[in-house]
Amino acid sequence: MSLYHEAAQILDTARKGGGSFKTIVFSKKGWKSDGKTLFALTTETAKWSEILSEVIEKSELLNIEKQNGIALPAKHGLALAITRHKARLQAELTKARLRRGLATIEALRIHVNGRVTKPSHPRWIRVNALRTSLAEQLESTFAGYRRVDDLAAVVNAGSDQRLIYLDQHVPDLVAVPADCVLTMSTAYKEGMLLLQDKASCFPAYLLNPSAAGGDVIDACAAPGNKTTHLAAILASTGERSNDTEIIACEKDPTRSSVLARMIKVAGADRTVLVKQNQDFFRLQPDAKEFKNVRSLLLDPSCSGSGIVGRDEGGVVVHMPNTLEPKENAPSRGKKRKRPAVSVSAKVEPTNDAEAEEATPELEDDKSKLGSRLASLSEFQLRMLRHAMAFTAARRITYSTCSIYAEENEHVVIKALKSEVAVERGWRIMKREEQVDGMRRWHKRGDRDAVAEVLESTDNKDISLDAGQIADACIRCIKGDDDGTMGFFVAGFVRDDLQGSGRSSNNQVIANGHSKRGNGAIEEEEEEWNGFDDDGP
Ligand SMILES: C[S@@+](CC[C@H](N)C(=O)[O-])C[C@H]1O[C@@H](n2cnc3c(N)ncnc32)[C@H](O)[C@@H]1O
Repeated sequence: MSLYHEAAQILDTARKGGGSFKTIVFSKKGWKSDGKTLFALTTETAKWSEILSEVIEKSELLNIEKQNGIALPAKHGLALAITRHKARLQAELTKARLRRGLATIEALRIHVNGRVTKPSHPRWIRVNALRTSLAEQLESTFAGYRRVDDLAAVVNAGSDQRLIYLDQHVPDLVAVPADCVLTMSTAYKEGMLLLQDKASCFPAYLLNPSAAGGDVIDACAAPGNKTTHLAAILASTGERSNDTEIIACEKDPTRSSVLARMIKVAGADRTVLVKQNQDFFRLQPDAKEFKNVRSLLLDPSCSGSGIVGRDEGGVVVHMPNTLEPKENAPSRGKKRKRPAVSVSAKVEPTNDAEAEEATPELEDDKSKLGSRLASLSEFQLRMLRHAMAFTAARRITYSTCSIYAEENEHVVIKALKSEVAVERGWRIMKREEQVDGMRRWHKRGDRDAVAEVLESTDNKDISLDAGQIADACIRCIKGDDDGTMGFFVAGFVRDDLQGSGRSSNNQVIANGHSKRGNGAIEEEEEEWNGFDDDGP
C-alpha cells in the first residue's frame, strides 16, 4: 500500500503549494515506490480529482465512512471499502458525466484529458518597446487575432481560436491562448515579443524608473526579463537621458551569459551595463560608480512556490468538501496513536507500521520547508538592507515568486525595522503613491502576516498600521481568474535626498574585469530561442 500513501502525501504537498509533482517526486530520495509510477499515479489522480471529489461528495461516502476520511481496520484493504460502495459511486459517476453533457465514459475521459492539456493560464506576452510597439504588433504578428475584452475568453479558447487580450494594468502586455505558438514568429526571434508572466512585469512597472531619474541597479538580473522591461520603460517615457544606465548584476556564471544574450536580443545593450558573475553584496553602496543610483530592483532567489507547474499542465488538486479534517473526530483502528490523516493524503494507513512511517514524513517535509524558508528569507532581507545602503537611492522594489509570507510580508516589515532603513528614512511606497496600474491592482498583501511581525516588536519607527502596509504590498495568486503565477512585490521610497553627478559607461564586466565596447558581448551567435518566465 505504500504506493498509495506516498502518492497521497505528494498530492497533499502539491495542493498546499509545495511545488510541481515532478519536483516533489524527483527531488526526494527514499520513496519506497518507483518514482515514475508515483509521478504517473499522482498526475492521473490530480487530473481526475475534480470528478472524484464530486462523486465522493455526492455519494456522501465520507459521512457513511466516518467523518475523517476512509478509516479501515487492518484486515480490510482500501479496495474493499470502495467495493462496498461501488453501486453508489458508479451512480454518482454517471451523474457527473451527464451533468457535463457527455454520452459515454470514454467521452468523459477525453474531457478530463482535454482539460489538462489546456492549462488555465493564458500565454502572457510583453511587447518590447525597445524593438517595436503594441500598435505595430497588433497589425503584424497579431493581425489574425480577434481582440477580446475578457481574459476568461482567452483562457477558455479552443485550440484553433486566435484571441488577444490587452492587459488593463501593465502597458504593452497582451495575453493569448496558452497553445498559441509564437516562438516560431519573426517578432519573437527578433526580441520584439518576450514571454513574461503578467506578475513578473509588476516590479519594473512599480519601480517606474523615470520617476526617480538616475541610474538603476537590477541586483539579481538573469535571465533578464525585468532588466529588459526597465530598459523598455525608460525608452518609452522618452525621458531617458543618454547617460541613464541600468546596471544588471548576476552572480551565477551560466545565468550571466543568458542574461547578456537576452539584453542583446532585446535591444537593451545601449542602456544596460551587464555585470556578469557579480555578487550584489560585493558592490560597495558608497562607491563613486554608484553615486547616481536612484533606484534598485531586487528580485532575489526564492522558493519559487508561486510558479505555475508546467509538468502537470496547471492541474489543480481538488478535494471533496466533506473531507476537511474535523479536529475532534474519533479515529479508527485498535492501536492508532495519532488522529486520522485523511486523503489527499487522507486515506488512513491500513496498518500501524505504515502509520508510523507516513506521518513523520509529512512532519519532516514541513520542518524542511520551514528551515528552507528561514534561510531564504534571511538572504532576502540581507539583500534589501544592502540595497537600502546605496547612498543616493530613493526607490526600491522587492519581489518574489513565492506564496509564503516568510519571504514576502515578513521580509518587508523586518527591512522597514532595520537600522539602515531607520537611519536613512526608508518607508513603504504607499498604494496611493504607486503607478496607476499597480494602484488599481486588487490583490494586496496579507494583513495578518504583516501584523504578525509588525506587532511582535517595537514599532516606533513605522508610522503606518498593518492594514496600510498590507495595502501597500501587492500579491498575485497562482491559478486564479487573473491568470498569473503566485507573486509578491512591494516598493520602498526615501524622500530626503540630495542629487549627485552621474556616470555614463556602456560596458560589460566579466569576472570583475570590464570590457568596453558598445555594450555588446562578444560571443558566438546562436539562434535565439527566447526565454520563458524567470525561474526561482
Ligand atoms: C528570481 S531570479 C531573477 C529573475 C530576473 N529578475 C528576471 O526577471 O528575469 C534570481 C537571480 O538572482 C541571482 N542571484 C542570487 N544571489 C545573487 C547575488 N548575491 N548577487 C547577484 N545575483 C544573485 C540568481 O543566480 C538568479 O539568477
